[in-house]
Amino acid sequence: MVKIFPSILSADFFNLEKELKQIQNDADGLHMDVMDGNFVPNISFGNPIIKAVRNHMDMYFDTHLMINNPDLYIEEFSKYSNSLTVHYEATNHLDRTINAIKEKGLKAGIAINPHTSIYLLENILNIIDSVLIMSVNPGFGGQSFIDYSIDKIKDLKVLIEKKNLNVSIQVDGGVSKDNIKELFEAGATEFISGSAIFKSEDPANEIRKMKDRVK
Ligand SMILES: O=C(CO)[C@@H](O)[C@H](O)COP(=O)(O)O
Ligand SMILES: [Co+2]
Repeated sequence: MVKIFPSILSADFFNLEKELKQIQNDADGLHMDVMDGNFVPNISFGNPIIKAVRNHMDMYFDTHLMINNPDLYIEEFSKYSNSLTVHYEATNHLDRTINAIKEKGLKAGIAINPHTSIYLLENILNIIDSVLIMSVNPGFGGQSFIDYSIDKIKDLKVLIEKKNLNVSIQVDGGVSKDNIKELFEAGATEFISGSAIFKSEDPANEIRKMKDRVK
């Protein structure tokens, strides 16, 4: 089943309530981009925003931690999210990080930067719930999709099937109705999209159009 997770990074923060209420019936969850100005060259928002949204929106929350040393913050971020996605490149002890997320009862996802090989995840695929293929260099919304990400999705799907695992393939960055079909055919089933949804005239309809393309 295909899922669409709008990234709130591209929403109008002054009108966040209106922005999120208009997509809540069509989106399958919300994607929260947390950036620390260290792992990535940008600072976004932290747990107070996620908490505030959580108090008013009954949706699935996937928090994408673009922060160094995520282990230090798992306890805090686990309070208001359903899944935490940490970067392979941001921690030296990924197995420990994954276990810490799962001990909190959350789903655990690993994100990899465009240059990072999917094969580096080979030994931990059986203990995670999802792999997030970054199809832009993390740090900003509204960037162009990096084409070689499609081959990474295909290779990852082969690897997951070879191991007979139930790991979702997510893709994040430059995703829109124009490329979703190709990404789906490559093997992704969970799509994170920010600017294509929130910068459109009718965000809910944009999500429906994306889903129509992969029916
Ligand atoms: O994690 C990130 C960027 O670092 C993403 O989640 C973006 O927020 C997606 O935005 P678009 O590329 O769809 O505009
Ligand atoms: Co993201």
